[in-house]
Formats: sequence, structure tokens, C-alpha cells
Amino acid sequence: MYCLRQILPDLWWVGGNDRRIALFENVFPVPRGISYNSYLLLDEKTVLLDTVDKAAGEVFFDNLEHLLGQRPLDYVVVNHMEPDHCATLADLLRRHPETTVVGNTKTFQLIQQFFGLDLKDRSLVVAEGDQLSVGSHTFRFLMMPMVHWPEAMASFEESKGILFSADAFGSFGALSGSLFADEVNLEKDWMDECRRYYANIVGKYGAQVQAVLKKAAALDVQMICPLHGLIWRSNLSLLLDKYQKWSTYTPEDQAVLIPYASVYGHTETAAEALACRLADAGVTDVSLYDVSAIHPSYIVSEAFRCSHIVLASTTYNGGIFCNIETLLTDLKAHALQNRTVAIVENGSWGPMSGRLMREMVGSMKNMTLLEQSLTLRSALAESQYEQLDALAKAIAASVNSAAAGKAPVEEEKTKGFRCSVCGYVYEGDSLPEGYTCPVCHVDADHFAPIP
Ligand SMILES: Cc1cc2nc3c(=O)[nH]c(=O)nc-3n(C[C@H](O)[C@H](O)[C@H](O)COP(=O)(O)O)c2cc1C
Repeated sequence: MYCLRQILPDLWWVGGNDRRIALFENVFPVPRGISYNSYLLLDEKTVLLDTVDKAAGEVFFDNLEHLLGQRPLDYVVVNHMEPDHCATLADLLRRHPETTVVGNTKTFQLIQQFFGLDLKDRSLVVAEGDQLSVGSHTFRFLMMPMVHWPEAMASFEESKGILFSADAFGSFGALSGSLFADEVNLEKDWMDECRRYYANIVGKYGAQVQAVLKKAAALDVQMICPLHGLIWRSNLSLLLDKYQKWSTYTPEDQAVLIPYASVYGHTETAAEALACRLADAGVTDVSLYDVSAIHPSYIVSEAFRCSHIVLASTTYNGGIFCNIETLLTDLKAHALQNRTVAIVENGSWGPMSGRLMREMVGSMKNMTLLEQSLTLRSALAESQYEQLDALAKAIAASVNSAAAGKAPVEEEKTKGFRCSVCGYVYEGDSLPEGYTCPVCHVDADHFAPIP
């Protein structure tokens, strides 16, 4: 039983989805599942770009055989050798003994390690800039070492400008029919999961992603086909801007993230009281997370978005509460940088968590610790409300000065309406009847007048 989507007259999505998976990479919850994308080009030669996880193997092989019919599979390009993309590769090669495998030297090393296969007689080893012409289409291969595995590479199809980008530009979330980013409500349904995927899977490798972005900038990229999630064929600048920010550890928003750890609720109440004071001070983009209730991957993702972080933790057996310690270890492991951090600690007899959290933050790159902090002795005391106010004021001042220091994004002089989903601007006095966004296809209800 096949299940396909056509991308171009001769290019197809032949992947599959998994909505039963609990933990991606056996660690990240994926409540909305995950897609494993694979692409088939039917040119003079037939070319498959990557395979899929074994969970999607059945539909993948049905898709492939349906489209190939009696044609041979001439090439399989292995852009990424992580098993969620290559678990079905050995089976594919058994079914298609005629197929030549395209990869770099490290790809073939991993094929040998995972499958014990020596593909000498049926391998095409490519290096940076090498080309493969398969008829009307030509692929150029771009190495992407450590995005996020050493063998990762991208294949750039030159005539249509399609970047097959491996795990770069991917997202958590199974596909629900819609395959293209312009077919979905990006901000509402996808952007948070794009960010959570980036931060947790690729976030550590900002420098390597920067190298990829530089390579991509030199190409006329019209479409990005990653191995998970949506295909991007319009408004690419939205995704590229996000990647520019994420890979340079630049906050997206002047916003405050408050991860807190509390056993009996007193540290939690203090964190909430702080959030209320921040709102009073005009800082409304504040998100509170109980580190014992929310998986760290969500908080790591928020840390990539927000400019400010307030760490609030009880002292726990002489240390930091375990889940805050895990979070901090995670943030450091993902190389988070360039954030302003404030500390709230609690300790009923010998508060330690503040000092220990400061030490951990101090060992991270380019982190600014606010001087103001708050030490609770079991609970927030009446006498500490002024101190809480002062902490909120200091955070708000830092948020506001960072916001003021930021060059205004654009002086909006245009008269018209802006799409709230993709940012497209319609210029004119009123929207035509039945108007839909030419970029993301939402209707006129999603447009707001430009003030
Ligand atoms: C199991 C456990 C161990 C704790 N260990 C310490 C400690 O080593 N030093 C300390 O000053 N307070 C310790 N505390 C007290 C907490 O830091 C905190 O003051 C108390 O739990 C109240 O805050 P909460 O309501 O946010 O949990 C401990 C609390 C618990 C439940």
C-alpha cells in the first residue's frame, strides 16, 4: 500500500511517518510523532535520496516499488548514515542489487560498521563539490561534517535549486498530508517543534551549521528537502533567519524563561511572584517551567529562544535540585551562550544551590550573571518583597535595554496588511475579496493592517 506526495513532475516524497514512537533518539518525547523523509527522482537514471527508519520500512518499500515499476534503481545517495535514515539501506541493497551507493568515505565506513557490508564494487565515493549527472538533473555534493554526524552531507540539485539537507532544517512532528511549509500554519503548529529539534539535535554544532549556511548562501537554493518534517519551497528566508540566529546563539526574543525546581511549592510561588512583577514591569513574554514536570528538551528549546533565564532552585541534599542540574548540564552541552541569567535559591538550613548554579553558568560561554538575586529560607518572607521587586526591576531593565539596543527590525512605512503566519505584506488600502496569502495560502482573516 503506497502513500506518496509529488514534489515536481519527476521528484517524489517516498518517506513515512511514525506516530507510535515515544522517544526520538530514545530520549526526546515526540508527542506528535516524526517523519522520515526519503525522495525519489525519476530522471534518465533513477535516484533515491536516503532511506528511512525501520518503523516506516513497509510503506517506504511499497512507495519505491510502485514508482519504479520495472525500472532499476540506479543510485541511492546516502546523505546521512544515522539509523533513523539508513536502517532500511541494507534491505534496499538486497532488493536492488543493481543500485550504486553514493556517499563520502565516512559514509562507507559507517555502512561497514553498521551492516558489515563492503560495497567496493557498487559504491561511488564523492567529496566536496563533486557532481553527478543523472539526465536533466545534476547533483553537487556538499560535505556537512558534524551537522550532526561526521559523514553528514547535502546534495544540491542544480537545475531546480533543491537542497537535500539531511538532518539540517528538519523538525519533530509527523506529516499530516501537508508536506510543504507553505501548506501548514507554521507559527501555530510547527515552529516550536522546528526549534526544539534544532536546539536539541543540532544546537551543539552552531559553528558547523554556520559553515553550511555560508555554503548555502553561495547557491541559488529554491527548495530545502530535509530528512524530517516539512519541505521549504517559499519564504526560505524565514527558516534561514531562524538558523542564523540559532547557530550563532542569538536570542530570538527579548523574553524571560524561568525554569524552577521546588519540592513543596515555596520556590515555585516565589518564581510565580517574580513573573507577576515582571508582567507589572511590562515584560510579558515570560514562561515558567517546572523542571520536574516538563522534559528538558522543551526548556532547552525555550532557552534558545529567550534572551533571559531565571534559574530558581531549592537546595537538595547540599546540592542543586537534580532536575535543574540536569537542565544546566544540557544547556551547557548544547553550547548555549549569550544569555543574561538571574538566580533564585532556596535552602532551609544551608542554601547552596545559588552558588552551585552560578558556578555552572560561569563555566558557560558569554553568559552574564545579574548581580541581583534572591535567597529564600524555606519560603518567601514578608521582609523579602522589596528584594523581589528589586530583582524584577533589574531583570526588566536588562530586558528593556537589550530590546532598546536592538536596531529596529524595519521602519514600516508601507501601507497595507501583514500576514500573521508568514509575514507577507499586501500593499494597498484594502484586501481584495476572497484574498489568500500567495506565500502560505492562509485566508484574509490572518492579515492585520500595518499600523
Ligand atoms: C529531600 C530534601 C533535601 C533538602 N536538602 C537541603 C539542604 O541540603 N540544604 C538546605 O538548606 N535545604 C535543603 N532542603 C530544603 C529545600 O532547599 C527548601 O528550602 C524546601 O524544600 C522548601 O522549598 P520548596 O517548597 O520549594 O521545596 C531540602 C529539602 C528536601 C525536601
